[in-house]
Amino acid sequence: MTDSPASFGNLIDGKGIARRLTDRVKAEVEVLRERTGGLPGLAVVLVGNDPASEVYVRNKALQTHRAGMRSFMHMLPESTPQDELLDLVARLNADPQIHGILVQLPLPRQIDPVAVTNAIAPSKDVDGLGEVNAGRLSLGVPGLVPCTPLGCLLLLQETLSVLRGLHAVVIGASNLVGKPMAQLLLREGCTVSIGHIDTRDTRGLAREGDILVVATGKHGLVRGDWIKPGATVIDVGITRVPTEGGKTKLVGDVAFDEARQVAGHITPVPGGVGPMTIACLLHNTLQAARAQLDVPA
Ligand SMILES: Nc1nc(=O)c2c([nH]1)NC[C@@H]1CN(c3ccc(C(=O)N[C@@H](CCC(=O)O)C(=O)O)cc3)C=[N+]21
Repeated sequence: MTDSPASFGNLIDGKGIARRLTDRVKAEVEVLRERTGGLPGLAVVLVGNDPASEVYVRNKALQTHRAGMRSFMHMLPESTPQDELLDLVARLNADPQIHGILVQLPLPRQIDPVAVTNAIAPSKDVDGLGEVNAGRLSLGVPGLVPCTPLGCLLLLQETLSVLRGLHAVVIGASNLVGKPMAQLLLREGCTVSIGHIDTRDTRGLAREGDILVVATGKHGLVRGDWIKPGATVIDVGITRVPTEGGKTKLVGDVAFDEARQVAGHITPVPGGVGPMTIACLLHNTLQAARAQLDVPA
């Protein structure tokens, strides 16, 4: 197997691939502005003050500006009632300056995330988590695709020349990552297996994957001997853990030092899937703006 220019050693350079995607989006935003006079606008809503979420939300605003789009931030207190959040979503749905709406998850316990994601107009659902876009993905018709799995697919396409026919194993069956990831890989012609909390032999299943996507939120779950030699490993997990020096660092769901000895290609954490998630959010916002401004791609 040869290294693509997108990798160094066997590391997949998510940061670099994300930067190139963001640059392409920026160029296309400029074309859209020349043709229509309009700029894509993204609204990000954060309820409560989880410090990690605040970092992501700030990163998203920064990258949105880098791509030449408008960014609208809404920070609501932890105690916000569901009705108030639904009112805000309704105003954002009706606002012609806003083409994409993202409500950061998880939400405080008094708010039903399903009610909120389904309240977002499907044309503005840049997270792709509402029933309409999830249904479109499962039927294989065009729609807005969740950012993290879309980013993972782009990393796989940069790394492997052919996905068709490969056995892809997805560990984790969440609505946010695992299920849409499996749909995308199926659409690409992979044979797809999904491991989840009740799977009997997750290690044995993982070892069958030519492609292994891990999205469980359990840091260090996947050890070196869970990986088929030469497999392409995409680590979606991102957990902040304390170091011996009394600081903290980010780690994935894959025991990286072991896994990189066995894998053909592997994403690092940080610098792998995370930056791609944000780049895909910008990509989705551009798609949504084009559709709403009636400009074909
Ligand atoms: N509705 C919704 N949609 C989401 O897409 C969503 C969400 N809620 N809730 C939280 C998770 C988490 N998430 C990340 C995005 C970027 C990085 C990212 O850029 N990570 C950098 C490092 C960032 C750092 O240093 O803290 C990296 O991996 O290199 C991480 C995590 C999106 N999420």
